[in-house]
Amino acid sequence: MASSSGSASSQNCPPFDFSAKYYSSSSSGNGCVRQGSFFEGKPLLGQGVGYSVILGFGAFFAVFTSFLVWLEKRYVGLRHTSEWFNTAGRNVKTGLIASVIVSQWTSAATILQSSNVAWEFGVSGPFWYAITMQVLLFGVMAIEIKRKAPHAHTVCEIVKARWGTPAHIVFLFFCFLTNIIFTAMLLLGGSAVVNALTGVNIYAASFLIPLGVIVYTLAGGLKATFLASYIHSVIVHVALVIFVYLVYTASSQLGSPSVVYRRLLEVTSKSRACNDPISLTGQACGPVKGNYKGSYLTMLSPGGLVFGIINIVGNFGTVFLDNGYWVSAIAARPSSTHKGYLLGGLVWFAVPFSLATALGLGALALDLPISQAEASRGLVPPATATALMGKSGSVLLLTMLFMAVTSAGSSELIAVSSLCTYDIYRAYINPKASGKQILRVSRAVVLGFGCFMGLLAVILNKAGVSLGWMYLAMGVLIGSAVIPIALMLLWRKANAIGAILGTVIGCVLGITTWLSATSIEYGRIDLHTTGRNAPALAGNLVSILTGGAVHTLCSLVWPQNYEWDTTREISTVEKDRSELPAEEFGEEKLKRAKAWIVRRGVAFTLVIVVVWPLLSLPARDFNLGYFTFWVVIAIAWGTIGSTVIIALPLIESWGTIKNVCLGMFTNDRLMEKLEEIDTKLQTIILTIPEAEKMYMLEKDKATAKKRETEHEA
Ligand SMILES: NC(N)=O
Repeated sequence: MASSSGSASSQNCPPFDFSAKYYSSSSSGNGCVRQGSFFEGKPLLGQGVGYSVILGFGAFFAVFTSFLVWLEKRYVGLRHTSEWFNTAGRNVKTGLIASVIVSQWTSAATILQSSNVAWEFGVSGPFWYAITMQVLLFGVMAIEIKRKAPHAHTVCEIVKARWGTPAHIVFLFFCFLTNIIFTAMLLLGGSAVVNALTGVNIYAASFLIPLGVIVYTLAGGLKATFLASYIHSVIVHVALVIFVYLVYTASSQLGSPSVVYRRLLEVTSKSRACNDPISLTGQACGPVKGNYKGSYLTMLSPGGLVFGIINIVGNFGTVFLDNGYWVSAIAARPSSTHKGYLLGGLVWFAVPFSLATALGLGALALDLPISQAEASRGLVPPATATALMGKSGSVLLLTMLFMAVTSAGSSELIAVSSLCTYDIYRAYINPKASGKQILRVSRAVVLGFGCFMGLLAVILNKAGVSLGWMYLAMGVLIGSAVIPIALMLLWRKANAIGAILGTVIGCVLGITTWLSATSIEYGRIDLHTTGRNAPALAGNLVSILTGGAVHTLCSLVWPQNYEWDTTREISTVEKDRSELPAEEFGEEKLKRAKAWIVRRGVAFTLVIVVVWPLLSLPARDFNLGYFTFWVVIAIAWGTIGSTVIIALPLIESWGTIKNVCLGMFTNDRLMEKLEEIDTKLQTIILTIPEAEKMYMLEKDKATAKKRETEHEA
């Protein structure tokens, strides 16, 4: 944070012409007073706009997505079984999987906290926020599920099949905790922004935001959330491109990298007076403490790096322990899984990096009087959007945020619903549950968890927990389970007792370290002191490293030497009438896919985590040319990523879209007849197993023949 220097009375008032409106002369006439906060509790938009966004968009998406699912069911002929509700037929293609990964990982924090760290540390903040190695590396897990547990529905089912009930209970707890933390962050960020921009009561916002999501998730299950995610993704990326171009090319207040660069030098000038009341404690003012030469324009930022490490640990947790990512991997077509995760990871990088390089640095370049409390609640991007575009900026940011919150939220609902259904209901209450019963429980949980999270968000808001605090704490709480859950699919020696001990001991030691470090450094333990970077860093590292070390040690001493036989035996509920050719599951093909994602995942991780930061260190504090180059990368990544993620799912699904359009213009009675014939055929196939085998055989033959003809042509 900025240091204090100079005296208020010795300075011109206002200190800069471009931010004059945020300063006034003090009543005594001998000093300059900075506005205490950006929003000052005065929302720019009316409550009507807030409620329209929350309820209107919620209702619209509930109806629209349900309609899309109905169209697909009617004109493409998909059956709504429990398997379909929870796995989307295990046949989702690369573009849609990538879009789902992007929207699943684009949370309130991605949009808000990334700009907060840009505001706090400068250019290094968005970079450290965006390093996307977790999703790239999760691509390896995604392929391993196809190889080692092809019929699983959740990650915990695999834990139970491999390590038994005690480990199952421990990991179920940590997976639920992850979903709760992630959903809480969505609602804390969402409700804070809705409240600041529109004045809607923060508790009402916390409770109402999940409503629309509950409705469309209930109606369509996983496929509905995938379709909604795509639409939400499109809106988020269009808004992202608008904001990035606005800050660096179009805005009359900023409008070019050179203006932003000059302003960032001016606001950190050593001669700037930063004492109260010309700048309040915690507001950005003067040289940045810890950064090289106090500059925002450097990667030599210890604060940025500390945040980066916390971010890496925490997000390994929110990806590897979030059943949502496992569910998406399960839903993916085997030949699409690895490509979807790689593409999703690369496109997602643009969301925090490009957006925060624009809105976070924009807030500094405009010298906005954002207070520490506002930043911690995630209000940096709304402040910049409002300062640059007025009401339309507020509406655009609000819409973007709402899309991110609802699409990530619906995937959390499905993640929790499938855990409760398969890992509690089917595992311990009704092992012989029918498809209908599974579907009923899935839907009840979606409703129950949605309401529970609304209530929890109200409680957290009341307790004063902020998005920023939760973001730093998440890795301490869940980090210890990351390495054990990865080893479950990667290492045959990994044993159950090590997984349990590592996860539990790591968590306890992580929390102890975090609280002790807080107490030693600040002399008291409260929400303010535990939300500082240094103690959080210690807690995060102890948690993840202890979990990994204990598990590895125990497994070396008592190796399990497992061959994934019991995980391969996990069964589906209804008979899986897969549309996929058998070759999709071929071991050789999957091994090649694994080698593909390992090579690329590791290479991209090294480039992003090691090569890029090392190459940027010699630049020390960036000159104008280097900063312009940095901004061009942010703009290009944002533009190309957005284009790909919008266009690819449409291109890939063009056949289905055509079928739906044709169906809509086909005689209704004919459709009803076809549906009746389809139902009869399904009944025959389910009753006579040989009929299905023959059908699959003929289908494979036909596919092979078609390929041969295409090849010859
Ligand atoms: N999902 C995240 N880390 O923004």
